[in-house]
Amino acid sequence: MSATNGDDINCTRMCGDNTVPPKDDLPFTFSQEPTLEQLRQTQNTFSKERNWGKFHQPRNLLLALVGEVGELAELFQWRGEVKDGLPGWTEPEREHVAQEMSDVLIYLVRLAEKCHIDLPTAAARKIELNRLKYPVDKVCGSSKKYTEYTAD
Ligand SMILES: Nc1ccn([C@H]2C[C@H](O)[C@@H](COP(=O)(O)OP(=O)(O)OP(=O)(O)O)O2)c(=O)n1
Repeated sequence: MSATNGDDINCTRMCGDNTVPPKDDLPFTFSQEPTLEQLRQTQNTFSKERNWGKFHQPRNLLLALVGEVGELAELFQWRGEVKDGLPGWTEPEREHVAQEMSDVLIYLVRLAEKCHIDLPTAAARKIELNRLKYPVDKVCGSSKKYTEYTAD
């Protein structure tokens, strides 16, 4: 877990983990819009206009998604550990990261649409499941996999 956002402060309060975020670090937030549903619609229109629906089958989309994850990984390759906020990265480098992350998200949203998975609802539900699987009082400050706690 990184030490620079509000979630860490919560964790510190709830379980006494002494990983304290730097005081001058402002929490980072996303814009409220576009929502995932808006992105789904926009990408759907983009695809219809080009008659690309025939290419956007689940397996093709999954391969495209993995390719874009590779392109994103390439930007971090050989740089060693990278700090929150990408300090020292140039604007063109940051823009490149933003574009590759966007490609990953766009293909994931399109894949979810094609699989009829309501992605925002599924993701929120998964975080709830993760909460149950990783109770704060048991795991705070530890990165162990849940299977390592079952014997406790
Ligand atoms: N059949 C396709 C091709 C592209 N795209 C859209 C989704 C991605 O956001 C982006 C991917 O475009 P490119 O394949 O040109 O890949 P990059 O934008 O990553 O370009 P490059 O590979 O030169 O970095 O375009 C799409 O929806 N369907």
